[in-house]
Amino acid sequence: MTVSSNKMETKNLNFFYKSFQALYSINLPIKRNKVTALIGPSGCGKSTFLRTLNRMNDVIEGTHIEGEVLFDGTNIYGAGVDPVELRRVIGMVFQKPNPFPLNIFDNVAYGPRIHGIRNKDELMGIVENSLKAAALWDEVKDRLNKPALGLSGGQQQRLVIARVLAVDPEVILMDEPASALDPISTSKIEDLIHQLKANYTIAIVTHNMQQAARISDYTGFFLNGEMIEYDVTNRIYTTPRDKRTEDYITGRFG
Ligand SMILES: Nc1ncnc2c1ncn2[C@@H]1O[C@H](COP(=O)(O)OP(=O)(O)OP(=O)(O)O)[C@@H](O)[C@H]1O
Repeated sequence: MTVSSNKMETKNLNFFYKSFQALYSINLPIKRNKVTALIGPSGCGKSTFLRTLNRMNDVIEGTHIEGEVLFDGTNIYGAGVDPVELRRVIGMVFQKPNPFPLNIFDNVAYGPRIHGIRNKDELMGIVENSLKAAALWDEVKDRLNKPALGLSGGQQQRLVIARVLAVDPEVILMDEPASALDPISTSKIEDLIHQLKANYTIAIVTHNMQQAARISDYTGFFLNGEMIEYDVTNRIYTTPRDKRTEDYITGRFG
């Protein structure tokens, strides 16, 4: 059996907040072990789209979708899919770092404990590996019992990424993960994203086009709820096919 290069894929995806349609017939692949960037002006539907990929919009009253979101070929909106388990496999990182008001260790151990892991050594192994994978271990290994909220913003964001990694996801969705951070922390997150794609599939919303160009393999350009163009990132930035993409990436609007 050949494994599809699409880890995820949306098919004719429409999305509604009550009667307001926020997404129009989106067909977008999320390639396995690649970084896919979603770009476009404010309000074009990037975050809404990202949240459809792990059913995060389900919790907003009055929303509904049409079409399909495939994960390894299975529709995540189909009968029998458990949204809680789905959000473990397809984890999410938000714009503002949101560690729990717990110590560093307990933040990372939180998910594994919920999934029933109680053995101290096993938890320690998971915490260490997750913090290493999130490029934070060296900075925090001597203060795992200190409050997570005492970390810098950039460290908090890497801690949140470690928390996501601790439950062994396959896809990581990131909604402007570096936009609240200083340039040095931003560059650490970008380096981290680059490392993570060896083991995970990543989709990222960003306002920062230089960032999208630096870190992504594929880019989808959104405008007014439609996906105007999708291609390998280099092509989007050098020879876009649609005039609207060109106008956006050359800074004519947005
Ligand atoms: N909870 C909500 N209820 C109703 N409408 C919403 C809700 N969230 C978003 N919208 C609307 O859906 C559209 C798309 O919003 P979305 O946040 O997905 O865009 P975006 O491209 O991520 O914008 P930004 O870059 O500013 O975050 C906008 O018109 C927005 O006002």
